[in-house]
Amino acid sequence: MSSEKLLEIKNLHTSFRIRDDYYAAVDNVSLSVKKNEVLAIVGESGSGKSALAFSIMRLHNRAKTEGEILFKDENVIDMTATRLNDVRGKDMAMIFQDPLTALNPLMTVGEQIGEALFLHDRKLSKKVLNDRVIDLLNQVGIPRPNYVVDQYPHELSGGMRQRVMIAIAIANDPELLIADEPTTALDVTIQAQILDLIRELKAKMDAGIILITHDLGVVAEMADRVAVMYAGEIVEIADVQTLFEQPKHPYTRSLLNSVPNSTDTSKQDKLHVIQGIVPSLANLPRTGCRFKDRIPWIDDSMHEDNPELHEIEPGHFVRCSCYQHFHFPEEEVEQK
Ligand SMILES: Nc1ncnc2c1ncn2[C@@H]1O[C@H](COP(=O)(O)OP(=O)(O)OP(=O)(O)O)[C@@H](O)[C@H]1O
Repeated sequence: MSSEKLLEIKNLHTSFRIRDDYYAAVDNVSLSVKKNEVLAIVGESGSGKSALAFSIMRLHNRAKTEGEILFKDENVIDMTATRLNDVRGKDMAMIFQDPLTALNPLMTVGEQIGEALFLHDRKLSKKVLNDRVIDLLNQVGIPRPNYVVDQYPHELSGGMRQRVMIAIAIANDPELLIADEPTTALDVTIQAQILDLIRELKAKMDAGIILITHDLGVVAEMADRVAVMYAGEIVEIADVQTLFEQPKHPYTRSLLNSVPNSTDTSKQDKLHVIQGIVPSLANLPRTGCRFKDRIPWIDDSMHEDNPELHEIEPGHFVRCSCYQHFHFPEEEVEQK
């Protein structure tokens, strides 16, 4: 039902200028996010996840963005700067990968959270503002908020800084929250705490969340649906259970295969990691299956010339027909 859709992206292209030409880092991406849903976007470094997130927030200054990014039926791409400033940080907000670069080193924690609140409600009195800041610090589990409020980012641990950034992101109860690798910079214990916090906030806020990560463990724990990106394109999209139990695209299968599975040791014996990396933007193949070069043992004729996303089950989309013929090299050996 379209009214349920908080965000609907249609045929989005985000291109960067390299030398004399534009190259699409996000290439014809369509997806949607509903209220109270976590959509995970996974893919290895360079696949276009951050470019997609930054496009939704319109944070790319010099990129060329084409297509539609409908946030509650309003196209973000067409918004004026004033409208964008209204929406950004209020209706949609982002948690960045690295809090140290996202936070202002010259402002205290309290000033930064206060600013996020004040920008969208200039009538707030100092007293109310202070109370709200303390309340937010409590919500994100920061101990001794009355003390931390006057500290600067460099005085806090990485986990605490990430909590401050989350406090800023949720300050105005956004309806859409984009978390770009929110735990990458943190150690494992703190990672788990931050994920618990995001989960708690999701339940409380009724927001839609886009969670960008390359960590499939995080996906399994947090996501309702998953979009797998490779070289700027979505190659597979499905609900989380389907994606883990019936992955189809060779890239998805390769990603899943690269994670040791402690409950299924039979799979571990066959662990195969597909070699190579996502090609750089200017060197991406622009026709045919972009994953073709990384699975050379699959015959060229198995790929489509212009790979489309096929809906193979309701809500489960896979790009290129090569998935029907794909096997890992080890499996071939076994069949012989
Ligand atoms: N401002 C830019 N100018 C030129 N190329 C860019 C720019 N930003 C990103 N790219 C290129 O676009 C492609 C996608 O990058 P992006 O950062 O979106 O990938 P990612 O999947 O988020 O990777 P990571 O997990 O490392 O953040 C890469 O080839 C990258 O080099």
